[in-house]
Amino acid sequence: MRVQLISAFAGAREKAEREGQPVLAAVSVEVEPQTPIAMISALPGYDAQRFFWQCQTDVMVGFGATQTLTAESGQARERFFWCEQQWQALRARLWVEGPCLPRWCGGFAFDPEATTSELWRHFPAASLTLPRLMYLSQHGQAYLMVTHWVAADTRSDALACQLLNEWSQLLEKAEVISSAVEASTDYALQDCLDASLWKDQVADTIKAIQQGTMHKAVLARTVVMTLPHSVLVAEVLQQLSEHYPEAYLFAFERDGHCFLGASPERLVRLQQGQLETMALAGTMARGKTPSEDAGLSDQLMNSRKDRYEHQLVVNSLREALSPLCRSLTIPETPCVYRLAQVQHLLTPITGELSSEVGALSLVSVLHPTPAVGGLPRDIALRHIRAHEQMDRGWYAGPVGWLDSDGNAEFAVALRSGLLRDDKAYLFAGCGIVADSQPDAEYQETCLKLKTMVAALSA
Ligand SMILES: C=C(O[C@H]1C=CC=C(C(=O)O)[C@@H]1O)C(=O)O
Repeated sequence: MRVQLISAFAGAREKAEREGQPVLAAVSVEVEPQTPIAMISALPGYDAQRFFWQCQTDVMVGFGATQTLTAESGQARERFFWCEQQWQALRARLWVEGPCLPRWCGGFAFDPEATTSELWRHFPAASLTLPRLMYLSQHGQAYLMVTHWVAADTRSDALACQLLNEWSQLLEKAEVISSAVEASTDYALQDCLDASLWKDQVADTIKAIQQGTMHKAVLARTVVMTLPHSVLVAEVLQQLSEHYPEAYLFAFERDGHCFLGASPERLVRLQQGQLETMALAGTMARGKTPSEDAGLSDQLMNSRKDRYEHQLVVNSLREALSPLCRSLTIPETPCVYRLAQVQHLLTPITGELSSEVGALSLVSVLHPTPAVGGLPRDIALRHIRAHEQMDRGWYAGPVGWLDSDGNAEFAVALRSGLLRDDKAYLFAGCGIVADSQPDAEYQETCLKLKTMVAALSA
């Protein structure tokens, strides 16, 4: 491994010499498979940034930040183009060796035009980071990816030793997290906005929809969970991974604040021009017995309100994607997607991108879908800004990764929370349409919040 790194850095140094400027070396090597959640338990606070991502195809655990594509604030669409420009500029300066491509990992705020609060100070409008060390597991193979700026005078052997040293320390300190046997009740939960006031907002939104201002708006709320001790990110991820094996598990830690969750919703997966996305909207509780569960699924499939709420998302995705795709496959009827706490209507969507549309441009076209914003988008966003009384930050924004070839995967950051010491700020929302009922919508957010409450209290 040491020899491979030294030789790769030597190659990068030659390029730096030729070009008269430092190059961004990204070197991957095959390693022994590790327990990813155990790795995140090692070196808390490493270089102020840690990152975790797990989905059905791959797992990534990142430490530190060699380079970040960022936008502090700005217009909703602009920040994606800013990041895309920075990404293009950095591509020209890359030196890639090994079987994997470097990945920028991070996320975007839900709405950079909304008022922001201190709560999200470490999570800007856009931030995609190239980790200094990253463990990547894909199709049963495990890799270490290291990235570093290399100049004409960089000593390849010293750099390789330093990075390998950091990797060994990580492995030494990784601790396998055991599952909790019993859930604790030793916590306090508090609505940030009184339940009756939130329901009033929902009622106002229903009225605005009935008056024809818009078709749908998603309203969210925040609860604060106070625990008897500081929360350990690895323990929460362990719980989420046991109960939501099919979800996107994500964690972004910045200066001790960690945004994490288990989202059921894919925003986009892009692999060599093949696109996969989904419409996910319409929610029902899970039953306590198989027959009650099946009854609730039928109820969901036959609910006019939920089918309409769902169809608005399908229509909007079709409209957004049709001009960009050579082919687009959208099933006529949704299916029911069951999660531990709730079940949703889901329509999987696949397509082939027709032109040179970059992954971030695609994200900018899709986000926010009416599953988290509303319809028409701009009117719904204005309504949310004026009525919601919370700072969504990265909640309901795109989170994921983008590689140097433009392949990418982004989820919508739902079923999530922001951890700060002994407090967890948890978020959930629901789609409001003309037939919605404030009490039922409140109950639906309670069910969605249970994802994180259960993981934190285990
Ligand atoms: C906005 C959320 O869920 C969205 C995704 C699935 C179902 C939803 C619904 O039925 O309202 C929401 O559109 C959330 O979990 O906070």
